[in-house]
Amino acid sequence: MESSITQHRDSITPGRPGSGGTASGLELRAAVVDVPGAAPGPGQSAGSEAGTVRVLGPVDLVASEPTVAVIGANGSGKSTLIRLLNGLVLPAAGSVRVHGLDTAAETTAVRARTGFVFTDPLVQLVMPTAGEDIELSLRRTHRHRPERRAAAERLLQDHGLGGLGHRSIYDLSGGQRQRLALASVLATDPVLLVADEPTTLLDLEWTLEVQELLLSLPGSGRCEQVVFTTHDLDFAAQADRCLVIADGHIVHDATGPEAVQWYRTDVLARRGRRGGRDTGTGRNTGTGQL
Ligand SMILES: Nc1ncnc2c1ncn2[C@@H]1O[C@H](COP(=O)(O)OP(=O)(O)OP(=O)(O)O)[C@@H](O)[C@H]1O
Repeated sequence: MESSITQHRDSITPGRPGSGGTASGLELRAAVVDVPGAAPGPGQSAGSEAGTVRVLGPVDLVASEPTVAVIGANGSGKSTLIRLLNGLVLPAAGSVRVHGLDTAAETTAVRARTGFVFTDPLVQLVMPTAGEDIELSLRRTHRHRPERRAAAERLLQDHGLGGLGHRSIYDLSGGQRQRLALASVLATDPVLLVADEPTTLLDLEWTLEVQELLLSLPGSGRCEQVVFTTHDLDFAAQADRCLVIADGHIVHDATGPEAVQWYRTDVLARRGRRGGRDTGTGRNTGTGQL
């Protein structure tokens, strides 16, 4: 019998299955997300049922690009949108299909193909030590323990965690934990990788390393598609496609460089209308986070 820990890992990370979901890419049709709430906040509307608030949608989107970035203000709906992609959040109306599978009707199969990296690594690291956590992800592909141990050690090395296999996940630094979380999800060999702000805790060198890895995964055949949210506009600009979210809607949809330019211009224009103190000084108009 599988432990509850194993079941938890299965609910958020995949083992690549042999069947189902032949179509590629994402397909959202009039998808909306409603959450419990008495009164809509600024920019929100009432949900379809009494006592609910609409935090996303309707969203219509078909995306088969290898890398898709999602950007926008705090609370705009980025995490909610990507949580639709592995059935962590189900649409209150409309539909979400991931690589041919309906997230509501075929949730287990969707999760079996979709690796989800959370912003907070402790949400998904379920084993006591770094090595055990990776080994848990490898158990389907590496049946024998010695072989699984060796593969886990190689993965730890690849992610700059060599020699830390025996360390408690609570004794790792924030950045080390974030790298471990990504390594553990990649170890499950996902078809679709979804990452929610995957570099927020990383230093510059590891930020660049992880960004390069994520952007290159589809090209190297390690997964078919990578979808990520980020506040790092340099990162978003490198994606094949970039969605700008505001108040629960996709307000701009273009290539990475075009969408990032649009977003910068939009934010600066709104700050200008509000009399933002940096507008026009040349500060906060260039690269990086905004
Ligand atoms: N389960 C929930 N219950 C109540 N409100 C929710 C729930 N989930 C999301 N929200 C609200 O929906 C809105 C969008 O949240 P979401 O986490 O998607 O934003 P985000 O764009 O990822 O923000 P950030 O950049 O700050 O991470 C927020 O106002 C949030 O408070």
